[in-house]
Amino acid sequence: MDDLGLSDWLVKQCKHLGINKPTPVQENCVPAILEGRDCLGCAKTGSGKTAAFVLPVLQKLSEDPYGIFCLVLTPTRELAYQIAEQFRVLGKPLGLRDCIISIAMNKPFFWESKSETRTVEELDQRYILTPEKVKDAYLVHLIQTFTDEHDDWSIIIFTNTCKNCQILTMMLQKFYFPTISLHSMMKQKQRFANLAKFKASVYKILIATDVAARGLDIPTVQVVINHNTPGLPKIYIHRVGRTARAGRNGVSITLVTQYDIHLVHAIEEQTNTKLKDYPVKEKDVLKILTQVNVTRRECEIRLESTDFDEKKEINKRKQLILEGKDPDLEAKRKAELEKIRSQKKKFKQKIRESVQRQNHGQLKKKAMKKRQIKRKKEAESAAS
Ligand SMILES: Nc1ncnc2c1ncn2[C@@H]1O[C@H](COP(=O)(O)OP(=O)(O)OP(=O)(O)O)[C@@H](O)[C@H]1O
Repeated sequence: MDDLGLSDWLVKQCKHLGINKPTPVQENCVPAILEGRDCLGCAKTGSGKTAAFVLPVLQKLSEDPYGIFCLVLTPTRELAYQIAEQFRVLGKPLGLRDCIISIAMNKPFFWESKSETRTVEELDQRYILTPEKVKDAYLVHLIQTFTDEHDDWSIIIFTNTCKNCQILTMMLQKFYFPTISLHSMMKQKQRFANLAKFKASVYKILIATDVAARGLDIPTVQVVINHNTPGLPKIYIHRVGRTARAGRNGVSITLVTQYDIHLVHAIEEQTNTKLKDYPVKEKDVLKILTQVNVTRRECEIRLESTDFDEKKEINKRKQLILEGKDPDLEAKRKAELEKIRSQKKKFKQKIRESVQRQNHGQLKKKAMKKRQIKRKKEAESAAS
């Protein structure tokens, strides 16, 4: 790190965090950015692109610590928080202040980055060809095999819809796998909480939509499973890049049906890698097939009984965005209104009850007085 032109405090901070030797993207970008040149960095996933721009930004900021210095745009909120965290830890000696601004998730957001390939030494890419209807049994079998063979493990499973994400999570939980989900129909607070639990290895399996495909850096992830074959090679590259981070090893397995072969070919062409066939014991898959299918159906029925309606939710969000509103803020506002409404209702009920109690007390007093007068009259007439 000493040869990049960074200040001593920053080199020290890097070493303190285990960053001793620059990765190629850092080696090439940091000096160029420090020279004040425009820079477009392009490197494989998990190769330290974040530090490649964070370090020179911190260096420049420390030289002239004035005003709003840097704006970083990210495709997801989780990524915004992750990058802010990197700024915070690397810029700790600087007393850096940061602010995260988020907009509606479904707002059209174009983020272009040139895809490039990962080397096969780092990432072992395989696929399983499955008959269309039994993907789920292959998935359960795969996880079972993997967890039997490894003690320390962590898996991300990518699937195409929020509903699928929810159902698969419920299903794997029924098979006693420590599973948690991450998708855009979840409240942001829940998303952060789930991600934190997965990062802390409280849950070993994260089932996610492509909301988690880009940039998330969880070094412990050893396996990425694509429950559906990604429609675009670029999405495939981002998804599988969640494993084998910073020079570690990792495996990515994709479930492929006969209708997805062309997608596999496109992926192979783009990544310049031939995906290897993953050997599966078909007999073992058949053994669990009925149980998996029944469990999936049970989960679907359970989910149908809730108000989990992805299309309705997406349309609602789209409508709000068209009206120029932030769906998350709207949901928050609605929840607050609902809270105020229910507090008002409770307050009114309390008043009603206290009035009733007062009335009851007055009636009791009146009745008592009547009885006293009656008794007095009776006593007087008895005396006369
Ligand atoms: N020089 C380095 N030596 C060792 N580890 C590093 C180095 N630079 C960064 N790292 C670590 O490598 C991991 C991956 O870095 P980062 O998230 O920046 O990758 P990326 O290239 O942005 O990946 P993606 O394309 O998936 O977003 C992080 O945990 C980071 O702390």
